Order: sequence, then structure tokens, then C-alpha cells
Amino acid sequence: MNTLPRLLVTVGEPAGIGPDICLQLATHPLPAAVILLGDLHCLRSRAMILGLPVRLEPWQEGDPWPELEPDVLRVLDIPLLHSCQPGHLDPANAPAVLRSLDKALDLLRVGMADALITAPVHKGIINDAGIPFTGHTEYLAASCGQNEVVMLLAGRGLRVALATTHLPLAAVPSAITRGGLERTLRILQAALIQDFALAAPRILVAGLNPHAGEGGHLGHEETDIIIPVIHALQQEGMRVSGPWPADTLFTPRLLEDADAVLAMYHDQGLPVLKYHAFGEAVNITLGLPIVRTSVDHGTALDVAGTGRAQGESLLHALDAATEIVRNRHMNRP
Ligand SMILES: NC(=O)C1=CN([C@@H]2O[C@H](COP(=O)(O)OP(=O)(O)OC[C@H]3O[C@@H](n4cnc5c(N)ncnc54)[C@H](O)[C@@H]3O)[C@@H](O)[C@H]2O)C=CC1
Ligand SMILES: NCC(=O)COP(=O)(O)O
Repeated sequence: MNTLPRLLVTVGEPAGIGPDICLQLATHPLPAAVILLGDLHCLRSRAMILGLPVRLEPWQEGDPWPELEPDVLRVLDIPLLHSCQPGHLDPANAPAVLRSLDKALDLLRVGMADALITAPVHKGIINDAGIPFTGHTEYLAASCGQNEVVMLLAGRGLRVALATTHLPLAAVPSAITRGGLERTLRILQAALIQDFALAAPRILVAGLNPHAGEGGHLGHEETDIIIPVIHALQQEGMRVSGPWPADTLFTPRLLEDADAVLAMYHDQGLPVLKYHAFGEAVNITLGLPIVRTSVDHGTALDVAGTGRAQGESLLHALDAATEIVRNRHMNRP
């Protein structure tokens, strides 16, 4: 790929730090051409509040992709219903947040862009607006007609994928099935090869229960589901091992010999990753027909519009998307 990858960045929840960190992009050297999708007026008003000398120029579908220019950002305007105040959620603006994702998908489907990078949305306010929504991951999977995708967060050399994503803790055990776990591991393995250019990735699988079930005395998910799946995939030659007790899995000696960890649920894997690399990590959706990366944090309503939002994770998300686009391009038959 000789030209710069073309990245679409959705601004996310307008009352959160999405606008702040997107505006910060203007002051950094970028690895790719970027178009923001969000409300132009909201972005201009946030730039004023933050005192950022950014020139925001409208970009429309059909316009050529712009050259990189310092202090200039192009915006595909997706107007909000109400003007937005930093830190103050408004359910009336939720449909526009989702419209920006839909518009980005349209552009990706017709080949007018190479990847989607998402700034954070507020899942609660979208639901308060009467729209069932659990996360970008599930929304993009459904929009792309993909039954199963995998959430992976990566930072400072650690990659943590999740067997289940946004669901109540009580629903986790029944969501872990032999078929689902096997498909998750296959998606993870394929992405590590295709997107991360690892020839024979090694994956450590966490147990669900304390001490990985203690031989069936502390739960049966390991013996009934996780071990049979691992054995079946090992028979095929996959370098997958476990179930490892989650409390000692994330220790340097074990991680030294791993390319990724598969955690069974959100708060088993992500606190470790965030303790290790918060602010520098990237969230990547594996198994989609498009490339999608995101930040490692949420809407941080408490710091929106204050100048205290840290934009590094978004820069890492742009870098990761650029690398994946290039790796996929190189591996194309
Ligand atoms: N990719 C996405 O769209 C994500 C969205 N969320 C959503 O964000 C909302 C808020 O979630 P929380 O659990 O409160 O997590 P959060 O990440 O928004 O905030 C946690 C704490 O970290 C601080 N913080 C987070 N990112 C920061 C940054 N870049 N710069 C400076 N300070 C930062 C916040 O001020 C807050 O004190 C929820 O609705 C959640 O669903 C959460 C994670 C990812
Ligand atoms: N904690 C990660 C997270 O919630 C990301 O969700 P998504 O919106 O990327 O699906």
C-alpha cells in the first residue's frame, strides 16, 4: 500500500471527551488521512472552550480525501438534535451518535475508507433514549451481519481478548458454550495471524472459576466446556493452553510465552490490561469484515471540556488501525 490509509473517526458521545481527544489530533503528526464524523458546530464550540487553534473544515461524501495539514481537521457533519454541553448527557442526541457509526459503515462498505476508529459513546444514555445498545462491538457485529466477533484490548505488549463482553455477571456462565468458545478462539487465532502478523500465535485461556475450578470442586465450566475445547483445538495444532487460574495467569513468567490471553469475561481481563497500560491501550474488534479500533477508556464526562482529557489512546488506536490495514493489504492473495 503506497498511499496513506484513510481513517474515519467517529466523535462519539458529544458531552464526553470524544470531541476533546478528536480535536487534539490536529496537533499531532498522524499516520494516516483522517475524517471526523460528528457535529461540526459541537466540535467548533469545544475547540473554543478548550482554546485549541484548530481549523475545522466540512468534508462531504464524494470530496477527495484531503492531504494531511497541520492544525486542520476535516469533518463529515452529522448534526445533533440539541446543542451539546460538556458533561451533560442528552438522550435526544443519541440517534445522531449512532448515525455517525452507520454513515462510517456505509463509506467503508463502498470502499471509500479503510478503517473505523471510534471515540467513546455512553451506553446508558443511548438506552435511555429508547435504543437497545450494549456497545460498539455488538452494534457493529449486528450491522455487519456477523454473529460472533471478539473484543481484544492491547497495550504495552499485553493482548487480552474476551470470551464474553457486555452482559451481567450472572449471565456469564451460561454464555460460555463449547461452540461459542471454539469460534472465539478461531477468530482470535485468525486475527493474530492476519492483523498482527504472528505466524503461529500462542494463546493462554483463563478458567472461569477460582483455581480454574479446582478439578470440578469449585465449578464445572472448566471440565465440561473449556478443557474439551482446548484439547480439540490442540489436536488441530493450535498453540492454545489452559485453563489457567486467572489469578496467576497474568504473571510475567506465564505471559512471556504468550501472544494473547483469552479471559472469560469483561472484568476478569480488562482490569489487568488497564492496570498495565491504561491510556496507551487500544480496543480492537476481531472478526468484522472492516477494520475497527477504539480507545481504552469511556466518555469521562467529569473531564470533558476541561482540558484534562488525555488523547494518547486515540493516537494508539489510529496507529493500530493503520498497521492492521497495511498487514491485511500485504496478506491479500
Ligand atoms: N469504547 C467505548 O465507547 C467505551 C465506552 N464506555 C462508556 O463510558 C461511560 C463512562 O464509563 P466509566 O466506567 O466511567 O469509564 P471512563 O473511562 O469514562 O472513566 C473512568 C475514569 O477515568 C478518567 N478517564 C478516562 N479516560 C480518560 C482520558 N482519556 N483522559 C483523562 N481522564 C480519563 C475519567 O475521568 C474517570 O475518572 C460508560 O457509559 C461506558 O459504557 C466505556 C468504555 C469504552
Ligand atoms: N470496556 C470496553 C468497552 O466497553 C468497549 O466497548 P465497545 O463500545 O468498544 O463495544
